[in-house]
Amino acid sequence: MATVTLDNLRKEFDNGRIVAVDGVSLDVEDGEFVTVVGPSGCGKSTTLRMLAGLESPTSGTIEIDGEDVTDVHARRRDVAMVFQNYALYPHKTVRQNMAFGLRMSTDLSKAEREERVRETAEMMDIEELLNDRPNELSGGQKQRVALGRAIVREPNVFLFDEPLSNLDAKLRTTMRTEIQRLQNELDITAIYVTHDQEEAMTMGDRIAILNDGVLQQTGAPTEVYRNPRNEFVGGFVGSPSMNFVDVAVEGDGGRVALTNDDGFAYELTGEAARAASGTGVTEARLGVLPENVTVAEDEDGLRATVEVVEPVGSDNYLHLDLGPDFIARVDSHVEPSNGDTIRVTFDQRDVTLFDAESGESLLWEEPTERKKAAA
Ligand SMILES: Nc1ncnc2c1ncn2[C@@H]1O[C@H](COP(=O)(O)OP(=O)(O)OP(=O)(O)O)[C@@H](O)[C@H]1O
Repeated sequence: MATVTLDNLRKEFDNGRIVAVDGVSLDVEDGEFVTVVGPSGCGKSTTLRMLAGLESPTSGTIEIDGEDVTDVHARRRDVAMVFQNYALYPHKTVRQNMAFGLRMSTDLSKAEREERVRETAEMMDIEELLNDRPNELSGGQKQRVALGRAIVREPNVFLFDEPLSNLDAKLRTTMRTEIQRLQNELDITAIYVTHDQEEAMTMGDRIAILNDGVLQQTGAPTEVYRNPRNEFVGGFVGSPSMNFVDVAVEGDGGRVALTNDDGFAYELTGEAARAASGTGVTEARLGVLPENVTVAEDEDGLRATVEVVEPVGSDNYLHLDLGPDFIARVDSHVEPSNGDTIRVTFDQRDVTLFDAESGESLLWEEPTERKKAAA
């Protein structure tokens, strides 16, 4: 196990014309599983490659277990990386693929290496494949071997670069659980890069969201989902993600009206009104999570037309005309017809307001546990 600290990491390419990673700072605790997620090109792989020692930072530092490894050779970093394309040696057998890394990075005797390979193969359930070559294996088997090859070295830190993207949906789900089980069992610090927010949310103890090379927010998956720091995060995490409605903000400390020209009207009172009016903002984007929008029994609430009812098992997604892709996630027994006019409500405690210009949350507060931990 080891801690990992990235401090103000920056990576430029093409003489500074491309800034792939822009001032990323991240602390990963001993044994923690952190997922790094963001859209294509946001700098995930470059960050991970710098951590592995495959790319050197333009500026900033990387520490593993308190030791500055920014300029330490990849082989001396005690990290193991698992890649999307498996990166197995095609002419070596599974046994040789697994033993090779051991030979390069440890001083073990041949007998010790063989013993370790055997133990790891057993743990990964790939003993039967030890004499096969990569082209004789299925995608799932190749990924198990790639994992086994990383584990056999008993690294302090595991780095995963989209390791499951080439597998079909079912196998991906199985392998997610398998990776989590192994990480738990071996108690290894893990940093896992993916563009798939669902994978990031389900696998990570903590999730770090990158956009344009800049770290947007880190936190426990539910914390980030419920309390996004900015509009990008709100729109990126969750399936379906947060709903947004453009609104004008008007009022004083007592009552604040959020309205728009499409007939949307919502009123904040008390603490929420004070907080919203205190920002002085007149144009904002209201954010509310799909599961916090409920169908009202009476004539109170917002009038909305049901565009489509989308059944998803135990829930129905009601696509409403309140904003672009506005979804209410309701129990499957709530089943209006397409085209029906209904009333919906949501609690003002579940409302987030984002600055229309910057996209930053106007009401965001540091979660209490973290505040306590930092104190
Ligand atoms: N060797 C390189 N030379 C020039 N530009 C690069 C190089 N490597 C990465 N980039 C650029 O840096 C940016 C970040 O790339 P990176 O591969 O880290 O993103 P990513 O989030 O991993 O994307 P993806 O999910 O598509 O792999 C991109 O604009 C990419 O084109």
